[in-house]
Amino acid sequence: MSLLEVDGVKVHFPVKKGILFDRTVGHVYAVDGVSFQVEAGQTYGLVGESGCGKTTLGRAVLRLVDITEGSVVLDGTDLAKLPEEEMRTFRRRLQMVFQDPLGSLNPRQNIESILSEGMAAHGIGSNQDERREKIKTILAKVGLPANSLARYPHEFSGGQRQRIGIARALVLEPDVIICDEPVSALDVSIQAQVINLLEELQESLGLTYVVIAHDLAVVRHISDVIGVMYLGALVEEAASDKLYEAPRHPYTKALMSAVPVPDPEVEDLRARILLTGDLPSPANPPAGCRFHTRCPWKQETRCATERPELTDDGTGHKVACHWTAEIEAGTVSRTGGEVVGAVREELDDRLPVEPTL
Ligand SMILES: Nc1ncnc2c1ncn2[C@@H]1O[C@H](COP(=O)(O)OP(=O)(O)OP(=O)(O)O)[C@@H](O)[C@H]1O
Repeated sequence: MSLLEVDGVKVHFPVKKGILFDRTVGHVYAVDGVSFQVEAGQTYGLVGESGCGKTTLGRAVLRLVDITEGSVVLDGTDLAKLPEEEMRTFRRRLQMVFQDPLGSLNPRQNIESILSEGMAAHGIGSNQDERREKIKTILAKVGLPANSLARYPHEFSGGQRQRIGIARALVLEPDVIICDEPVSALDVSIQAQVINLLEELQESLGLTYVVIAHDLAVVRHISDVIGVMYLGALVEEAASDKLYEAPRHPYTKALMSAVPVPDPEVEDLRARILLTGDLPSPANPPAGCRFHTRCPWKQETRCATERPELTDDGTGHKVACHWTAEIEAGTVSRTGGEVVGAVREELDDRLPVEPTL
């Protein structure tokens, strides 16, 4: 049994209309049947474009949004079914680190007050002196000076504020931390420091992470397994290195090719070739394969009507696509339609993966 098991989770938000907002006229299918497992001490990376449902899925794991269907099992207990009273204990074991450290820290509270609030609520430390001592230890672990206690969030840099956000999670002694875009608000030079810190803390404290990001490059190093999400569902899942070196789903290949290279011309071409069209609305997702409206491999009838399952190739590499296996086996060939030969050659030279469009 894995420490965290997410099984068939759906989060559908009702769309309300009418003067009293009492009429449900549809649903936003933000998360629509997601399953994954995270082993104790490991990191699961969740990647996808903005709006694909990553944050909602993270919030569903913490039960901060209602789960429409499915289960979230932490250490053998199904959180989706737990009465609110009992959920309190589990809330401490599951913590979240947010994207925007400033927005998630109360500007009027000093660091001691911010960090001790949750501790007091969960009965950690019998008095403030005890809590202060523990906070000092944690501050040292996240690389902040002890004199930070009496200071306020605005007195710190972005990277330091993210360290405070991490410390706020750590003082509660969690088992699992969900890091939602933990570095995307930070300068590139600071991003690596925060990722390294998360890795060090994982090693020394035995933490388990779910790291949510729109950028595959950010989660590549820290993750053991990566799941790629598109419009509320996983389209591919594999060990981090495998996914990065040999992505199988056309959407993952497109995400990979969006990893920046210092040539604006190539980047522009990639964007146009590999991901055409906008992300459809999760309130009105396409029938069949949700990616078919933007997919260079699509075949109208099957892809537009039949939803592909996330299928294991026998090595733990899972992909949800009707054609990947056939294309890889050479029994089906697909051309990219808009892919111009010359551009492909250029991309082949520069991409870390060969686009087999
Ligand atoms: N409370 C809500 N009510 C209705 N729709 C919602 C609610 N929360 C999120 N959504 C919608 O669900 C979809 C998924 O949103 P979500 O924030 O989970 O995506 P995301 O991948 O995390 O994107 P981002 O990186 O921009 O946060 C979006 O279309 C969003 O507008």
